[in-house]
Amino acid sequence: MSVAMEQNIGVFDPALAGLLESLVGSRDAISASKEELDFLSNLLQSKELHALFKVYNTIVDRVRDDRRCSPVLSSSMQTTLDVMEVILPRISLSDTSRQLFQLLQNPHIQGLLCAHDAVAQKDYLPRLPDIPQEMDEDEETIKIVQLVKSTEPLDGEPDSAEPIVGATIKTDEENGKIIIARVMHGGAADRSGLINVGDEVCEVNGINVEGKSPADVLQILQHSEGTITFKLIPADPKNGSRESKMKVRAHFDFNTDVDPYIPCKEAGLSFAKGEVLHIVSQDDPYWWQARKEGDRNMRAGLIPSKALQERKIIHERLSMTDQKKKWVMDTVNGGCIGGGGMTCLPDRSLAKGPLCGSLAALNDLGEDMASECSVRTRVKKVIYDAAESDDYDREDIATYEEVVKLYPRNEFPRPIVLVGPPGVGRNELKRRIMELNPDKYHTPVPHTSRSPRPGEVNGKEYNFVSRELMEEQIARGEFLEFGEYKGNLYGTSLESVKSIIRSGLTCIINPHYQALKMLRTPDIKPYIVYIKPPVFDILKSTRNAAFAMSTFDETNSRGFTDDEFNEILRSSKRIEFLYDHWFDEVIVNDDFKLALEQLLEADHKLKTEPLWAPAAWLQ
Ligand SMILES: Nc1ncnc2c1ncn2[C@@H]1O[C@H](COP(=O)(O)OP(=O)(O)OP(=O)(O)O)[C@@H](O)[C@H]1O
Repeated sequence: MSVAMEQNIGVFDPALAGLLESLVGSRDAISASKEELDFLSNLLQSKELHALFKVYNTIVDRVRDDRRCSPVLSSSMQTTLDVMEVILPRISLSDTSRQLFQLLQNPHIQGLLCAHDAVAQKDYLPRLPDIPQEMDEDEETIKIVQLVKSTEPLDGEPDSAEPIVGATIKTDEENGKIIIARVMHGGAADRSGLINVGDEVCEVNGINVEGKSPADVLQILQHSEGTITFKLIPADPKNGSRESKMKVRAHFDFNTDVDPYIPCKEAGLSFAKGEVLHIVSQDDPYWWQARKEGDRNMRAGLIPSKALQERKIIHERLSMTDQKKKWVMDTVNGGCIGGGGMTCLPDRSLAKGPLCGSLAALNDLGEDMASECSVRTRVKKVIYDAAESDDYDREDIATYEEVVKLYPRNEFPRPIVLVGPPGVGRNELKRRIMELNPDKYHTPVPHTSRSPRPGEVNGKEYNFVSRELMEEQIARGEFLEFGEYKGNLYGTSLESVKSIIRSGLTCIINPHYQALKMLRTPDIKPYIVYIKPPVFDILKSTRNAAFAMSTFDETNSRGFTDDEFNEILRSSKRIEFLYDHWFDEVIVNDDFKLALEQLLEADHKLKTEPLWAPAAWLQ
């Protein structure tokens, strides 16, 4: 041992010291240059290397002591989310719950918990490539899998083994062998972890299946009792798939009993429009596997993939009878036949374009009712020249939309957007909810290019701007809705909505439904409430009983006519056809008091519960 090292006993690592000693002892026997040996000798004596070794040895010692280092929990983030879900309904009742919720919601705390989980799950270890398997080309591995036969009745498709073992089989087109076509997530085969897509079936219960058809194999399965033993040649393990975490909201109904294309009815999963589905596998381009969100049944079912559903819709549209085609076109175009081109929307709708929100504001502010109505009529051309092409908004055929749970953020409340057919009562609902809670709900102040009248204050009645500026802003797409009246522009800007959101107040607006596309963005995250009219008789009786004033009438001085009630209903069908996949809530406005209560409840839910929203909003 060198003199320096002897003086530093306790600092130097004994193993390194031993190495140095043997280097000194065998210097002459090593075929290396003097410089190299000196370098190594200096390195082995350096304090830094010894200090590093000390750190390393300390870590190794601690890691060895399992009791001290093993984590109590490796899913603390998930537990936190679960806790948040449990306490969420109580945060308005208890201050302690609210404080805890806010603490757990803090991004730094959540970041810390995620880091903890990553360490606990040893997620930081390098991912090493698989060790290459050196296999004899001629030697095939066989696996023998035993499953308990399900007691479910068997009336599946001839090529299906699904009701028995949670898998389907098919004949390999290339070599004619029987292979596993699909393994249903959560079924017996999947739970065993031993049967994979592509495995070749050699024997079932000792019977060689070579040359047999899927129907023959199914017969063997049908006649077997208790356990079923498969002899399988494993597929290439690289083909294995991992469970996806994607959740989607369905924009169409699917009924496995009547679907003509599903390969195995028993394996299908029926669902209704609006339901949230957890997609567990997208391996098959046509048939995904999914579970219903919140469904405790672990077994997944087949649903049409996005691509397949799109094809089905296109096919249905192409093969639609003339009668049906006419219905859809009538619905899309508002029932006005023969108008064609730019004027295919019905007159009433034309009279109520995207300006209606600002017109409502005019109304609220006591502007002369007659001139408000004439604004509506006059602005129709401007509005639809610009916006009509947006009306048929289903260029992307609505199939599924990826969704995530959005937690309420009190500092940025989501705005409430009331949509519905003109005349249904959106303005009245907005007015009443703001009257009840003036400190909570706000609606944007509209912009105008006209000069202020005596007594009008900029930013109160209107935001007064120059025509040039407003035209520029309109051209840049900064206005949600706009129109022209008596040579002046009026409109509601997107920024006015955003500034209410930033202020922590709840923004409530009732724009024309064509504004939805502009509003449904990650910046705004609107909560869309559809105000639906009741059936004709109830619509008529409730409005007449309340002496409701027709919004179709220029002077707003008479009740609704039967034609106008029918127009409200026709218009509602059109909006539902085009946009119902975007509605977060539907309120039927029959009894006004009840409709208002439902709106208040919806807002309470919005403020206190995590709700499904487009995943794109969080990306
Ligand atoms: N549930 C109801 N029962 C009776 N009357 C109602 C009901 N809802 C609304 N009304 C009345 O119907 C009339 C039209 O309502 P409102 O002006 O709110 O319609 P709107 O949807 O805002 O239409 P527009 O966009 O044309 O202004 C008003 O007189 C309103 O008081």
